[in-house]
Amino acid sequence: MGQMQRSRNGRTAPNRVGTAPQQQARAKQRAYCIAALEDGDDLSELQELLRTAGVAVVGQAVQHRDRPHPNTYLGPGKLLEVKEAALAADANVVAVDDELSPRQERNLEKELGIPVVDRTTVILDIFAGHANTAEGKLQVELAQLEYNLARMRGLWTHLERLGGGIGTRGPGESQIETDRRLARDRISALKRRLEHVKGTRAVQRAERERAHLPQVALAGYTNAGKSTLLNALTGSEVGVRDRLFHTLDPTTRQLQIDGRPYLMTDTVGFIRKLPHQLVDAFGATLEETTRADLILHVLDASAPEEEGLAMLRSVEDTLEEIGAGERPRLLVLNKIDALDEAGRAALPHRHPRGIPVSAKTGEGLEALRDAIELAFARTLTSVELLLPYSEGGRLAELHEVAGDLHREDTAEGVRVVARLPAAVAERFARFAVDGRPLAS
Ligand SMILES: Nc1nc2c(ncn2[C@@H]2O[C@H](COP(=O)(O)OP(=O)(O)OP(=O)(O)O)[C@@H](O)[C@H]2O)c(=O)[nH]1
Ligand SMILES: [Mg+2]
Repeated sequence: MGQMQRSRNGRTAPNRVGTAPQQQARAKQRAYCIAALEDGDDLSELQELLRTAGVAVVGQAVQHRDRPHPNTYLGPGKLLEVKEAALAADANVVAVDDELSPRQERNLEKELGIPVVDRTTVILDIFAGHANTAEGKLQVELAQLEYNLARMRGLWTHLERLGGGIGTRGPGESQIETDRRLARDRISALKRRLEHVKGTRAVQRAERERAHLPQVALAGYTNAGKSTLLNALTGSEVGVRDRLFHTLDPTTRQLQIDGRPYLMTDTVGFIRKLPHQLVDAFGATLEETTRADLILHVLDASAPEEEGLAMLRSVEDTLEEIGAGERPRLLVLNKIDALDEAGRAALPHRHPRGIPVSAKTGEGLEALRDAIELAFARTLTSVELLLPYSEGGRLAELHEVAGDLHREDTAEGVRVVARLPAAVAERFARFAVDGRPLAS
């Protein structure tokens, strides 16, 4: 995992250069965490983010206030306290639980005398470390560039390498202007490449849609257990880990319920205060969610009630933001194996329509399968078809999409009674016994 590093000109970038273990231990970042919080909130999530980013937490300070101080994030008295405590704890970076304005960041660094990273930088750094595919890397780089450009920061070394050299700087341009111009050029190039990826993805989706398999997407807070659930339902082995933002790239697997195939997609998790640059940059990826016929919202039901509600709300808000707010959805209450009896008893009151499961032990998965089936059953149409023997290919196709179907060989052809997704029924309409699909 790349550590966040500040280079001489004060910018932040993941360190991907291998270092000797001892060196790494010495270079390890020790963060002092600060937050302006509303009552009830705490710093545990920022600490978890830092842990995931490979940064040690050596202390923390919280100031309860309605909103962060516009100039220095925390008030002047608290800042003095933080400065001393961070020094005493031998911290070499201060981590802030919010996205800072450029002004807040500058002032904080000046007041505290040590580098400051904000929540957005930490999240972007984790994404940069976890991106595996070409698309994921493009998306993260775009988000990082846009974030830094908006803050008039300098650029990363690789950009300087790309654009560096004699003659790249126009007459009279200052370094920052050159940097910004390079960043804009790079952003345009990244956007073009992502447009291309989006096109490819649209073609793949069109192919899947032609197959008319119902599409189910998993959505939820990071670490809720989406990938574990995909594995449990589809028997696949998508990577699972107890760290935040483990999954970045969408993965689609086939799921069978009662012999009927569905496609299930696992994708990037959400988090409170998700940097909007990431939401924008991951547009193509998130389309898998916005286009799904059904969304399974996976919630970690073992989290404390307040925290669970906050996670639930932030996922709903993000779904809204990406344009999936109106999609049909089921609420899946995961990790019930980690609840005691009282916790389990409380679930139906907290989430009356939630479906309790454990992706780990398999408990509740049958009921979840039934709920998925039921959600789609409403969209199915009953048909009675007569397929001539010459249409063997069509029959095979029907078997693929229809799950259980009733067939009978007659003199004229195969008589089939089945329940089909409306779009499929439409395609088979000319074989309908009475010339049109039956009403269900
Ligand atoms: N106790 C318990 N732990 C679970 C369950 N499901 C998942 N976990 C654990 O929760 C952690 C996160 O699981 P993932 O499946 O990676 O979660 P995710 O939602 O895909 O996370 P991201 O990809 O980071 O968004 C792992 O340590 C899992 O083993 C469950 O039903 N019970
Ligand atoms: Mg995952």
